[in-house]
Amino acid sequence: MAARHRHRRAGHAPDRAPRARRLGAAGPARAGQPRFPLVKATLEDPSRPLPPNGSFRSSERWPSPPVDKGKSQKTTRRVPTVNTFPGDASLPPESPRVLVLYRRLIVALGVPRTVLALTIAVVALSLSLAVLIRAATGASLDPARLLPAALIPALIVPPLSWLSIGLIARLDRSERAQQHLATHDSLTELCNRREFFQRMARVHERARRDAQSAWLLMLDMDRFKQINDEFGHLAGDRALRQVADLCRAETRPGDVLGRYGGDEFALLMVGLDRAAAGSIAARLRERIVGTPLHLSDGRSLTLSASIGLAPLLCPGVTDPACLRLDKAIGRADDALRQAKRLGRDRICVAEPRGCETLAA
Ligand SMILES: Nc1nc2c(ncn2[C@@H]2O[C@H](COP(=O)(O)OP(=O)(O)OP(=O)(O)O)[C@@H](O)[C@H]2O)c(=O)[nH]1
Repeated sequence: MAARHRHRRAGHAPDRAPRARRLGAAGPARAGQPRFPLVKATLEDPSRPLPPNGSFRSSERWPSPPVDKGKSQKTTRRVPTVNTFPGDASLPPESPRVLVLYRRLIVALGVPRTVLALTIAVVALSLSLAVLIRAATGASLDPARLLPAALIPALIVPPLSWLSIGLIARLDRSERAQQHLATHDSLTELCNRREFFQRMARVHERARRDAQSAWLLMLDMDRFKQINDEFGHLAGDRALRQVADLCRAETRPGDVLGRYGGDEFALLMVGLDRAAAGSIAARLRERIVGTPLHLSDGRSLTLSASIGLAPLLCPGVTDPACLRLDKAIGRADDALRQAKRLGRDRICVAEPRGCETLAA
């Protein structure tokens, strides 16, 4: 089948990483890690956090080569452009040293953070009060002694409490950021595969308990390798982000959406019948085809995707194949392969007796 990508403007070099200024032939090759070029990336918005290793995220903000120093803004940092595949390890953001020490203290003491913070505040308050009382009883009416003693709690307690509460807040933020990195795909910001499975199991259990129906949608972009090969991996990354955003727009509260694999996405939809699941899939397919991908050099491409749909829980259906999560994934995947075999850019639905084409 002919490629679906249409050039609106021809004669441009592919939109790929080497267009940005390279700092060296290759980045430091650590054991077990692929060698990738170190690229100097100029971030348009320096206030945005630098993406963790394992992401091309900043790439869309690279200025067109040659790097225009006049136009580029402030922050220029070296970003190792490493693998973009979901499930690969991302480094957590670096914690400030004081936070690391605080964390070690908490772990060593083995007490909850709030208890530690309160203890610090109470100890500081008690010490200060003790000083105050001693001063007051020693020379009860001597303002020359009383005043400096009263200043001590005022100077010590608030900063210590502020420090300890501030550290707790920073620790919480840092933990949330690490949690996000561990559960989300850094390119598309969707749930990564592991998180998708965990959420899906929870939602499946709840839907089963509440006798709700559920449908599983698997989507795979068509001829995606060709986009990478012809237009570069940065264009491929953009395409993935665009399709992820379109999938996100079709997700209702309670649904679970994740990046299942390289160019594959999965959506678990709860509380809807076959007709509703089919119309969501049809709308998604149409929007993917109808939303051109604009490249930074002015060209645009038409994307398409194949979709497999499978029932997971249907009221009245007792077939175990329609109740078990792993079976439903297998059936949705079979329907997806069927859609590919039939020519791509279409939806196939897994029925108990095989697959049926819903829309193309
Ligand atoms: N740019 C980019 N490419 C990726 C990423 N993850 C996987 N890929 C590429 O995605 C391509 C997946 O291709 P396939 O799904 O096997 O095949 P396809 O070209 O889409 O063809 P069909 O699925 O048969 O239509 C491979 O070339 C991977 O290298 C990513 O995060 N970014």
